[in-house]
Amino acid sequence: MIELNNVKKSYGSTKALQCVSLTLETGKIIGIAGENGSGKSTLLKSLAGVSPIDSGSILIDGKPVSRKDAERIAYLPDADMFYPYFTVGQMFAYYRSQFADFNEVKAKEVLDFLEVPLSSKMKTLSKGMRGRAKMAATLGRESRYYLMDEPFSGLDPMVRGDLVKGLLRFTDLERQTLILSTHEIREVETLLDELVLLKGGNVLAHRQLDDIRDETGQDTVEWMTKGTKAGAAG
Ligand SMILES: Nc1ncnc2c1ncn2[C@@H]1O[C@H](COP(=O)(O)OP(=O)(O)OP(=O)(O)O)[C@@H](O)[C@H]1O
Repeated sequence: MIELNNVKKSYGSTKALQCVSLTLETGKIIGIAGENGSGKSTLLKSLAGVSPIDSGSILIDGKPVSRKDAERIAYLPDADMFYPYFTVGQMFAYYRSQFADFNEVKAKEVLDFLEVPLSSKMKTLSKGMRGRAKMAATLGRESRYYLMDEPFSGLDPMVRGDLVKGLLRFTDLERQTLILSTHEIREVETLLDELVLLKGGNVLAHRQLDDIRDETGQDTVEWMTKGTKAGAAG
């Protein structure tokens, strides 16, 4: 379980997270949505322990998050963080050297499923193929938590569809939790159990997808759009 209590994080005078309190249960697929600049990436970086918070607390399975948590949380950043001249195989070797939980057999299985050759160089891959390779590396880790920042960004709907299938096939929700930020809510709403909607560094709403449909009679995108405009999603 992930628990955030009164989490604040600023960059200079910009308040990226104003006062965030959230409880995220394990075994769920959770979407983080919100307008540009609403704090999605900052929230994921804080959860992954790669960006320290200013105040408040983040507990993962009861333990405060720190930089060391890169070892227990599989974080897929928005930006490319690989040497461009690496092949996919070399990227996997790098993962193996960095993360004790990296299961290369599983990573290769995901790569095969997503139809990316192991010998291809990262810099020569298209954005979509690079996105698949990065996802294979992330899902290759046997972590309890996968945090993915905009894994579908800039990809065409066919590629998005393949990645969604990969996520479902290679995440074991008996023991793992998947948290992903996205602008492409329509493509992933069938995948999500819960949605956290951010605005201006605050949590505007945190709802089960089923409740949104049943209680409001709206689809998720409609609910989000109205909620963001009104400042409080109902
Ligand atoms: N390293 C940084 N230095 C200064 N300001 C930053 C930095 N990172 C983020 N910010 C600011 O913090 C706020 C939240 O940014 P963040 O990237 O978390 O939002 P986001 O919801 O992920 O946005 P997007 O959808 O555009 O990716 C924004 O105002 C952004 O400009």
